Amino acid sequence: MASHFFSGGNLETLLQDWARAYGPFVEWQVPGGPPVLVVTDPDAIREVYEIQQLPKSPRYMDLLPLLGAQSMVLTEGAVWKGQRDAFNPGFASAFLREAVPQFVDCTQHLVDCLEAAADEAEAAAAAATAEGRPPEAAAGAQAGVVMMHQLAILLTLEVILKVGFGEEALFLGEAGLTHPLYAAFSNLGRHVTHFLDNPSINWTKNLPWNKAKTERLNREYTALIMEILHRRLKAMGVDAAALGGSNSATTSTSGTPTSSGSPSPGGGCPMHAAVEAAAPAGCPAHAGEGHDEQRGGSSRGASPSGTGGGRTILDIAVQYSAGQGGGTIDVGTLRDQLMTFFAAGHDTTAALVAWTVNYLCQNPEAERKLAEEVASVLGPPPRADAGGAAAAAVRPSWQQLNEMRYMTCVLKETLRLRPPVGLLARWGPEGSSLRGYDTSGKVLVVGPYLQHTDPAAWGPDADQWRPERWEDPAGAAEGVHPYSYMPFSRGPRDCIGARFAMLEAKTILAMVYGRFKLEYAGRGPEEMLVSVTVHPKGGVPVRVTRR
Ligand code: HEM
Repeated sequence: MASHFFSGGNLETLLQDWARAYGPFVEWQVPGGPPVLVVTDPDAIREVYEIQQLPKSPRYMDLLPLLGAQSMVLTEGAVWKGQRDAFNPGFASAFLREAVPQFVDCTQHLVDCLEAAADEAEAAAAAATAEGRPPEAAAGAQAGVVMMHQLAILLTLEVILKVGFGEEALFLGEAGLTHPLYAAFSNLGRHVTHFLDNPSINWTKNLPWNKAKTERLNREYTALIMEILHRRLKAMGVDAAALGGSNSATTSTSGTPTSSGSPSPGGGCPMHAAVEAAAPAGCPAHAGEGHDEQRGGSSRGASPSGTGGGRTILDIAVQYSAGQGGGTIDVGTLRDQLMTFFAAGHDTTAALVAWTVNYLCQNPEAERKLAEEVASVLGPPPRADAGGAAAAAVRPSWQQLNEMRYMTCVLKETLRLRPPVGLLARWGPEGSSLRGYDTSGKVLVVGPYLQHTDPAAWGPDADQWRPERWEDPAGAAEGVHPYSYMPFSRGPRDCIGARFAMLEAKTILAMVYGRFKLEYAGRGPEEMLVSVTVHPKGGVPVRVTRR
């Protein structure tokens, strides 16, 4: 097993090898931890998710400091159901349609960064020509190169803050990485994932100095989240005290969330949970440049109505609660969902965008097809006028994004081969069993990555990125078992943000590929870096030019 990791493998590929070698049920005794059952039979997975509805693995509790004790990722039973009911309307199409202008406003910040990079690339090429060198000589340098994954992380954070909570924060561009909220979140995330990613030292998280650090970082981060929450509630004219519950600027960093039927914390499952935290440090815009000076970020609350802000997911949940006679969600519950959406709502989508850009760089024909589709729906790329005035902004609408069918195929295919959440884990309560296997006290591991790369489901080209498989009505993709394709999981505890994520990714791709060409500028190929989510290890450096 160790040799697998030393030769560049990761847990996802190790389990993939085992499933192919040993079949759909693989038992594994992890040293020092509970036994693990890796399940790849789609019907058995359906049973786990829809019929038995097993609770989440105790290992998810490692994320508690980052998500909050009342996070809907962690709660179970009736408490979870109440939370999900309150927040579902904020993730439904009816609201997302209304939120498209906010997705577009944020994505314009990314477009501005890419414009600056394209200027830089053009200036370098012009200088090379003036010096009698071929323009391609500039290509060897870092001019016009941006780290796509990092930019996507910053953008998706902006989007969830704005659409989720009405907060306008500029993480991209000049404000960047020193924004207090970004810094507090990253510090806590790095600390928490350090233990999560290293099963052999996981137990050290409970040493007094590590616990004290977790509590301090949690306090700093939660205080900022509470400020956002109070700002928004005030803008809505809602009295926080009247909502009841914990009004505290801290959330418990240990213990069990309120639940019914939740497993007790503990155990040592080496699996990954559903959300990612820390973003790697680095310049938000330019690869290879040292922009490490301190820059203060800016942040302000948006108005609760009107084009400056519009309704938010938070508003809708509070209104839902009021409609139920009030009292279904208190301040502590709201605070922990804010923390949850902030964490779960960005890194997954950022990984999707970054992997998609990576695949498009490697597949020029698909990139051409995508750019043509964008141009056919939005019109040709806008140009700066002769006087040098900037090109007009392009603002895709809900309707136009829906028309981009090939783009949907591209995203689905990326989610197939690089599902941002590669492995999920459930817990078998005492007395439970599955297809003749005793599952009591075991962690059941289910892997979107394992399901999506199985040649038995996807055919001999299962390992190839081929968006066309989703286009062809007779193609393999349409006939597959639902549990052979589950990037957002399935069943009642599937991803609440699936539509949000797809809409966000489509907005980004439409605005980027409608205007720019991106050419891979790294050493490649991008390897999978498995933390809580599956990242492109090299960060997808791309050189930006205009179409
Ligand atoms: C490409 C982007 C995304 C992917 C691939 C993804 C994937 C997933 C998966 C696989 C789960 C199930 C986890 C498990 O059962 O262990 C999940 C749950 C969840 N996701 Fe996402 N997610 C994405 C984006 C988002 C966004 C944008 C949000 C919120 C803004 C979000 C919020 C959540 C929440 C709250 C849960 C827990 C739901 C529950 O237990 O009821 N996700 N996600």
